Amino acid sequence: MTADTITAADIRINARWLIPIEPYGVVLEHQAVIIQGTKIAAVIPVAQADREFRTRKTINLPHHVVMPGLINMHGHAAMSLFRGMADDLPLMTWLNDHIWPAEGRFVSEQFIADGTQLAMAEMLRTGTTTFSDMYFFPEIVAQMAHDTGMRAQVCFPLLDFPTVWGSGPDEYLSKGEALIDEWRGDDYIMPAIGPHAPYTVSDGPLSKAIALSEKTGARIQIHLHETAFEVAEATENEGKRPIERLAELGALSDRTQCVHMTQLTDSDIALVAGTGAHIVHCPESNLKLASGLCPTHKLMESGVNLTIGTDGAASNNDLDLFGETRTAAMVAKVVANDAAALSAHQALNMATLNGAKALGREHELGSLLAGKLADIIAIDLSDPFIQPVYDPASHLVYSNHGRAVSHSWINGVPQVQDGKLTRIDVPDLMLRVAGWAEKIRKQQAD
Ligand SMILES: CSC[C@H]1O[C@@H](n2cnc3c(O)ncnc32)[C@H](O)[C@@H]1O
Ligand SMILES: [Zn+2]
Repeated sequence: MTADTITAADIRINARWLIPIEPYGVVLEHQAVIIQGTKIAAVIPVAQADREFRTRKTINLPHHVVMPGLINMHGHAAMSLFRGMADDLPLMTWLNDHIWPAEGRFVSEQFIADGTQLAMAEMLRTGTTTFSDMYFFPEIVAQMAHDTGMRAQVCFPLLDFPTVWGSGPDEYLSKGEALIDEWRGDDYIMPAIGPHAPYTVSDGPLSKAIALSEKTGARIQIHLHETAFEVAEATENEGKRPIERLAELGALSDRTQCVHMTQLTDSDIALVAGTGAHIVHCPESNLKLASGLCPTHKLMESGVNLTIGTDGAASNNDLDLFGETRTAAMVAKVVANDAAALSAHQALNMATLNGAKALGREHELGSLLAGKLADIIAIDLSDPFIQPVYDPASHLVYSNHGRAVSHSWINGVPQVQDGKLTRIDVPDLMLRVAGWAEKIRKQQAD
């Protein structure tokens, strides 16, 4: 090998372990990830990297696992400002008596900016590089994520009734279409359509949402079959299950992401599988609101693409996607009555490549392959809580809880270095969060 065969690149990450996600189930040792610009140029053994690349910067991670950044497929970022405000309640009491009144009282453009930044800080610190959001003022969420350098699917809300963001479906849809136009083709921001749930969106607006998705290619994300009450009420009033209604309207396709799905018959599962719709499993929110649990083993057997999300911090109550993979793997075993259900590698796939598939970006995101975008995280396994190491994949899912994430890059840009955020001023953010907490506490007491 002569000097002129050496290639220049920007960053080299030397990893003790590497879980590329593709090929499935593989754990490699002593690998180098080479980043050039926004992309992964190579994933090769360290000795080969020594011979073939000269990089501007080398980061040695001798006790770390390196893997693709996590994709949190469902949440309401700014609800982080409501964390711990209304606990131990079932979904409809939580929403009707606590959350919706609080949203009416407090949600403003500044609330969204500060709450979204709080959520991004937590997600970045715990390994998420792409998140999906469904909340008010999506134009602010999109701008905040873009300015921070996080990837985000930003679903504009669609409901039958007025909210802080608009007077009703027509206004939501016209503002939403403008959002889709504004961000079309952006690398970071994926605008999408967020009909809230079958019980809050009637057929007319849903049909318009489907037409908008067909016209623009925007994804549709909807809370679906979250509780037994939702399904029973719809069946009694409409004579069909919500998923049947959505299928009849043409809402289910490979651009659709169904969130929760805790109440599923075998024919519901066959229906989803036949349309190519994706499922977002949010086990911690489902457990906390006592909604039920998604039958992940049956869905996987049917070939449905299963992704994972935290939901908002007001029902979880954190946005740690590693913690969510742990919960998903744990509860799957009980639901299936099978300790082999949802292995660590399957859980890691749900949190990475499967999310990329649901976003239609599996050719760019979700695994560490040369040519993909450089969304990469490192997890430090040297702490006592995660020692000794026999199988790093096991530790990431069963022992970790996100607190050991030490580094992350999005589009090749460092976002977390030695556990510290590079692009969010945390002390300043904490002052604004404290201001909101004081205001919310005071008005709640009045
Ligand atoms: C239309 S913006 C999103 C809307 O959804 C509410 N919300 C948060 N979590 C859930 C959930 O688990 N099921 C249903 N609705 C939920 C949130 O408070 C916003 O009002
Ligand atoms: Zn939700």
